Amino acid sequence: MTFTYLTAGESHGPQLTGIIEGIPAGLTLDVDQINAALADRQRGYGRGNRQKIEHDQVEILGGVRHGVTLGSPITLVIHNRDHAHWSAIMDPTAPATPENTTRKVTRPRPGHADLVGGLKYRHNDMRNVLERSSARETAMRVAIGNVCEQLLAALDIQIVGYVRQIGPVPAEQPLKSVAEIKAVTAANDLRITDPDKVDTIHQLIDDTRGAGDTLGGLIKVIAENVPVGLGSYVSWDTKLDAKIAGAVMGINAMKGVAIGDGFEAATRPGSQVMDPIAFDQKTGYHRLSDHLGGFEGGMTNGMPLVVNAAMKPIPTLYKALQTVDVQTKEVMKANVERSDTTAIVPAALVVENVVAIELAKAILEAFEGDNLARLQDQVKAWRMEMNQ
Ligand SMILES: Cc1cc2nc3c(=O)[nH]c(=O)nc-3n(C[C@H](O)[C@H](O)[C@H](O)COP(=O)(O)O)c2cc1C
Ligand SMILES: C=C(O[C@@H]1CC(C(=O)O)=C[C@@H](OP(=O)(O)O)[C@H]1O)C(=O)O
Repeated sequence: MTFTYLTAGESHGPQLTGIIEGIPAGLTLDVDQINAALADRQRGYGRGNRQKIEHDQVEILGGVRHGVTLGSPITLVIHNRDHAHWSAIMDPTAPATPENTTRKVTRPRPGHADLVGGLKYRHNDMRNVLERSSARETAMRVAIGNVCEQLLAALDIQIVGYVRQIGPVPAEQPLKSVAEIKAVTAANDLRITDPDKVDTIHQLIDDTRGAGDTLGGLIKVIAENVPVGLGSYVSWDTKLDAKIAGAVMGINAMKGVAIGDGFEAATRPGSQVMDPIAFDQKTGYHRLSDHLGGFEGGMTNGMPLVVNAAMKPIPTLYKALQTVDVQTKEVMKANVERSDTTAIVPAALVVENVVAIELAKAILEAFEGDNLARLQDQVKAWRMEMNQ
């Protein structure tokens, strides 16, 4: 069974819906863990007031019985509490009237999907674009990603995402293990590994908000104990690093993805970039460093996967930039919707979850995945073979 997933739903519509196909039967799903991830996505300094309205909770409506997956498609729902304030404007079936189209958007925000989305789909009200282009949808990707993280955990694979830099301020301490990073980043509201930078960054975010401006930043995801040999070198579209890069770029506001030392590796000689190979009777092959972020030839090499992402600043500016009104073609200030000053903190979790989805997918492509116990046996046997 091929692993696939789909999400649907508008930001201020009634709900987000997700369907996942291909999760093995026999996985005990911890709903509290999904909800904890959803709560985690809502936290973070610099977010707007929408997060005070939402208390994201997942409802599982298919594919799971008595807490255990059935092997059939899994249906997930997250209700938008804010819909209560938008029920007429976002009514899926009531015909449009002057009363329920009052929040029409005609002044596209530079950097958001408004203008091109409106032109492409012939929407003269760009609310029809922003409702779906909104990163509200990433709540469902986190729910789906958490199901995948629970599958990965059943295969002893751990993953974490954190913030390396916010705007111009780096905030990274070199911590090695996923467990260590989780402990340090959970203890601050910026998901950073250098807690000494918290006050400086809070100030930066406050000042930026005060100036009507926004911030982006850098994110890193690390996955540990990933089996050797996921993905393949044989064709361009079988390379797992490429699939991960594509999935990360598919997250709202991402402008760059790099594996391991990434762009920086291009500046050093090969001797400082390639990871020397060693062998140990007990644990098999390993590398003496991890500059290449766990990938060679598009395949995992058993070292921790390291995926970096660059997020642009939030496009909606309270001090709005110039735009053109699509009705009058007059130069105006762009539309201002309620907005985050920075969303780098939730975005780190979104990137983590999207990488988890791609890893789960790669495993389910490599092994027969109808049943979890059988999958676990195959992965165990595979790991032994790769270590010989
Ligand atoms: C978690 C998260 C929250 C976001 N919040 C906002 C926001 O409040 N306002 C905004 O204009 N953009 C926000 N964005 C970014 C936009 O969704 C994104 O820039 C837009 O969809 C255009 O897509 P692109 O930046 O990938 O080109 C957010 C992105 C993420 C990942
Ligand atoms: C709703 C979420 O993020 C939203 C993403 C977003 C955008 O344009 O991407 C714009 C804002 O929407 P609103 O105007 O409703 O506040 C954010 O709050 C969320 O992350 O749950």
